[in-house]
Amino acid sequence: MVELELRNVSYQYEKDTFSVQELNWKLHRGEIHCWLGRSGSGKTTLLQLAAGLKQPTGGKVLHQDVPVEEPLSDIGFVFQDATLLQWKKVIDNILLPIQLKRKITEEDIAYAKALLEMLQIQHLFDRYPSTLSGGQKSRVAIARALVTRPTLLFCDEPFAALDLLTKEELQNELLYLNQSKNIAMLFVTHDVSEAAFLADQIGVMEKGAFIYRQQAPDWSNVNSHRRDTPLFRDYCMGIRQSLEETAHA
Ligand SMILES: Nc1ncnc2c1ncn2[C@@H]1O[C@H](COP(=O)(O)OP(=O)(O)OP(=O)(O)O)[C@@H](O)[C@H]1O
Repeated sequence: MVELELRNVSYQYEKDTFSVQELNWKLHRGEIHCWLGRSGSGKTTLLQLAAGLKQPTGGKVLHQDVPVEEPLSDIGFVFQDATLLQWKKVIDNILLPIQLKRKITEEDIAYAKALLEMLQIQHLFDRYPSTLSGGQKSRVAIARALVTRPTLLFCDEPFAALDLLTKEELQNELLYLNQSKNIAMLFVTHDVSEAAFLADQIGVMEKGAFIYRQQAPDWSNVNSHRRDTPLFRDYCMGIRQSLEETAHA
């Protein structure tokens, strides 16, 4: 099933030379797709178009075959800045997207706690954000994005500010969540190895267009230690070369 489709999508900022021209992309249920590109190549603009936060000037975006005409509400978002409410405890931050829509049930609380457990921060449920590390805040932001059980998650450089090991742990956890809950993810990053590790498909952008698309290799035999394999290093090298060939936007 196609979760999200960009069909001949075009976009132009007013009085700006930057534009997206008749771009096509298909994300299937449960897949992770990563978009890379130099700063200013158009990744965030495209993510905003995909989420219905901007309306294309040409073509259309379809979510589960339905044209997107306003911001999608049944999806999750994770940004680089966790944007947690400082005066609310972790558990209340996680439950916020539900609280904004309706009364919270016992089942919601149990699910939020299950997510905390999957992200290995169950012991932090009654702490305040100011007492958390950057990695812990990112975990809370992921749990908050997933608490409404979306089938689609948008991530805009969510781990950019984290140290390498924390980043890799979170990538492992995101992959586990993707596989166990069959959630499709559109993930924007500057990090080649992050994209190579997570993505089923990669797109490299330059000036609002995809100049390189690559399907991931078959990781089924090397899944648990994929980062240590020559296949992974070669794959990263190919992506990096395609990025090096792009011009500064
Ligand atoms: N509100 C706006 N008005 C006019 N131009 C904009 C606006 N927002 C972004 N742009 C321009 O659109 C282009 C693409 O920006 P965008 O933020 O999508 O790139 P990006 O690849 O996400 O960059 P980064 O990696 O730095 O976040 C840039 O040239 C930028 O200057």
